[in-house]
Amino acid sequence: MNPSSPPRSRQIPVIVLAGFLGSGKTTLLNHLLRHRAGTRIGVIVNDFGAIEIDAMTVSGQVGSTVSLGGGCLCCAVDVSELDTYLETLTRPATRLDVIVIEASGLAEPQELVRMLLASDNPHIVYGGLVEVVDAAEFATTRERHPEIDRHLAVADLVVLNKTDRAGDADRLRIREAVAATGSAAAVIPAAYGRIDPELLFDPALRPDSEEKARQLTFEDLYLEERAAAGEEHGDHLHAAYESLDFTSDVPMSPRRLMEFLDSRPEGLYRIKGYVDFGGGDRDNTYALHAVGRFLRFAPRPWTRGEPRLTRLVLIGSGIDAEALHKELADCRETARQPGEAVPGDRAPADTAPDTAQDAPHERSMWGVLRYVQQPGDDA
Ligand SMILES: Nc1nc2c(ncn2[C@@H]2O[C@H](COP(=O)(O)OP(=O)(O)OP(=O)(O)O)[C@@H](O)[C@H]2O)c(=O)[nH]1
Repeated sequence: MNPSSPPRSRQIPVIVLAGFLGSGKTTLLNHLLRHRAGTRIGVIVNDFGAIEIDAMTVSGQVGSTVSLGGGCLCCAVDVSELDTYLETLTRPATRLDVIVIEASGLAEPQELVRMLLASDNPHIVYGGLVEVVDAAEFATTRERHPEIDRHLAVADLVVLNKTDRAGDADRLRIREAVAATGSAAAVIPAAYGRIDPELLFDPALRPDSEEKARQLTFEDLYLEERAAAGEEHGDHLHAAYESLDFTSDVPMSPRRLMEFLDSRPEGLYRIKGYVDFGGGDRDNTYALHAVGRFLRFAPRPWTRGEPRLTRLVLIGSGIDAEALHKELADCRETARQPGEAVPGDRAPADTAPDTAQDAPHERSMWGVLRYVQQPGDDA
């Protein structure tokens, strides 16, 4: 296995995309489909109407499932059929990396979230709730639909869309309203749903051979076309964000890492990667996925010979990358001393700490285990 590519989790994250009528959910979804950098996305919508299916090279349609170019799949379903469609989308042959469910404009997103958390489909894991808000119409929407406060309170990430039509005062008001709901969700401003897809899911990591054999997708053509026209290029999406990489061959202290995660700064929208908790759990590596305030760990057994590393990518805006890097370095187990690897190093594997340290580690894993989703867990 290529040591530079982290192993893929077996469970497919399912993200719920909610927002009131006309807030820009479909626009955002189309944006994700266009800028997905090889990621295979399954989409569940109420109807195909607004998805740019025509442009995505439909390669097949079976019932209400449409295959899109580049391996994406799209289903139009009634919520009552959700389980059936999730089952279809999670069959091994689909090889999807992420599933996005667009909640219809009127649906209560909490219901969907509850269904996902209660689902006994072992191939999925709830990936967070994204609430799209129309920044220009926020006050009016809230008057008509006071339940928006409830949605904001449970959201993990709020996309403040249509900022091209809203002034600074509007934006401030919405941020205050979000905070007043008691929500700790990260608020990301956007125009036409153009957020960095990496805020929601990881770019696909595929064997090189597969990547080379890959056919030219609609997305490639689209990007070429836009680049030729001198328009937006995918890279520009990253301009508004800063990111930092952290790698360590020294195991992380569960207690310290949880302290770091519990107090993560507001502008830190996304954290993803894999954590080695050393003696806390020698058998498993923990995939970490955080979107806004949402946090989840997914343990997976180490494979034979796999380097025992922690690798994290943090994405945010207005973050102090250097300070965060140092904070993460301070979360490493201190049992190890001289020759302590500098984060970023790729050092040899198997760096388990002293056995004497195991008991306290195991106890402190409780903080981590709170964020491991078990099938059938409820909201
Ligand atoms: N000015 C402006 N218009 C936007 C923006 N995002 C979306 N729109 C427009 O707003 C309208 C509604 O966008 P959709 O993406 O269809 O909204 P939706 O939330 O999917 O709507 P429903 O499916 O009806 O719930 C469309 O005409 C979009 O082109 C934006 O950031 N700025």
